[in-house]
Amino acid sequence: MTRLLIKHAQMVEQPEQLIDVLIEDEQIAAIGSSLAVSGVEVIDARGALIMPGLVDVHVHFRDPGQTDKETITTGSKAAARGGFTTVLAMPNVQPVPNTAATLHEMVIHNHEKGLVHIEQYAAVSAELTDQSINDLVGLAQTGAVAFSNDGKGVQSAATMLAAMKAAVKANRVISAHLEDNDLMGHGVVDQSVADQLQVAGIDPLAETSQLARDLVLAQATGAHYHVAHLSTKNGVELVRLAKLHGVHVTAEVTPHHLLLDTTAIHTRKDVNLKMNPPLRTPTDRAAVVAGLLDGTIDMVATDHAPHTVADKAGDMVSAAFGITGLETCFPLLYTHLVRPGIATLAQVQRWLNQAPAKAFKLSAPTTIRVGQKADLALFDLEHAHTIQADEFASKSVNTPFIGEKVYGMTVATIVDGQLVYRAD
Ligand SMILES: NC(=O)N[C@@H](CC(=O)O)C(=O)O
Ligand SMILES: [Zn+2]
Ligand SMILES: [Zn+2]
Repeated sequence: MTRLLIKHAQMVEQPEQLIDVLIEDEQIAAIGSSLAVSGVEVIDARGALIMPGLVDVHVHFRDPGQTDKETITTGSKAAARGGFTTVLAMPNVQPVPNTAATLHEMVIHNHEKGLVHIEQYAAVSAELTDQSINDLVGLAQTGAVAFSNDGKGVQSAATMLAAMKAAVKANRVISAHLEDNDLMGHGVVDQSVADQLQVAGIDPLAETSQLARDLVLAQATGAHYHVAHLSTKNGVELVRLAKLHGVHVTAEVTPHHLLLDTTAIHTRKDVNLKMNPPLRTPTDRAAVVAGLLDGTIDMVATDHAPHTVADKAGDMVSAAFGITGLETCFPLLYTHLVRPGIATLAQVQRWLNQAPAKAFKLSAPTTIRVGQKADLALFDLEHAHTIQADEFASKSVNTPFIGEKVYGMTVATIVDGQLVYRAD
């Protein structure tokens, strides 16, 4: 039997009391104020916060196809280092999981190589761009956790309508990357700063026009529609209205859209501020923060999008879209939302654990109780840490947060009772 004893941790619900947690095999065997167990590996948490392992419904692990950017091994190490014990991997890989056979191989590979639980999205339509949809019921039976064409918006209303009907039959969430190609054009930053930077802009209508379309389709079909990386004020208002009307919609926002806006972009060369959707205006940023706080936006997802140094080289026009996020997510939210008193730890636990687990019907534990599967993460809330390029477990370091001083770094991460990450 593997046994692990965590000493002196604080729980979100009872911060004033330090507790011990004994893990036997895959489960929490005991919780107490001073458990004495001999002959076990002990982790002295020294007052660190203990939480059910975090859940991220939006990561890109690039495996198979672009393993110079990330692999299942390095991506899941990054997840573990960020305190994430369950992640949902997007299907913009090569080959795209369009068929049961391709998906099956990925599911097996994720399970064999993953240090954390990796659930796999299958593509809505072939190659993420086709106008006819895949066999979603068959893909669900093969293990697709949900469906998305992330990286590409579904351009045709007819395709999205058919996809939602099929997602209802498959009993799975459909997650949308909202981007109208014609309105997006060759844009690389939000429309509002395009002229100043002398580059093409992305109209926020590229997001909201497709969102409005999809919300009426979701209402008509009863599908569970999930909004990936919501970034605009009008988008938040559309989701709020749809929820009022009983549409089955959930939404995620990324840490970068919560914490950064167009005022951060100073030059065409700020390539780690280039992502999809782009950083929006301060008004939009305030709206996504408010939307998260009032429950319109259900959860935070990182959209961890690793790219090689070469792919991120050049300027705002030539660099690839996307930034990494797994290893900086919890510290950024803790430092910028919890410490200043904007949000509570209980809310962060809801956004990074309970809400995603519930929306995607995952088996990830959402409380810390005896008899429960031991997927846990410990965070140091006391000590400041400066984020450095050479400390990442991910293969890629394309993040604008290098050099930032944060609190809340992961102390240890446990998956199925096994220690998968421990800070040195
Ligand atoms: N977010 C990004 O800018 N890039 C993502 C794709 C996506 O999430 O749309 C990627 O796969 O690199
Ligand atoms: Zn996307
Ligand atoms: Zn994405």
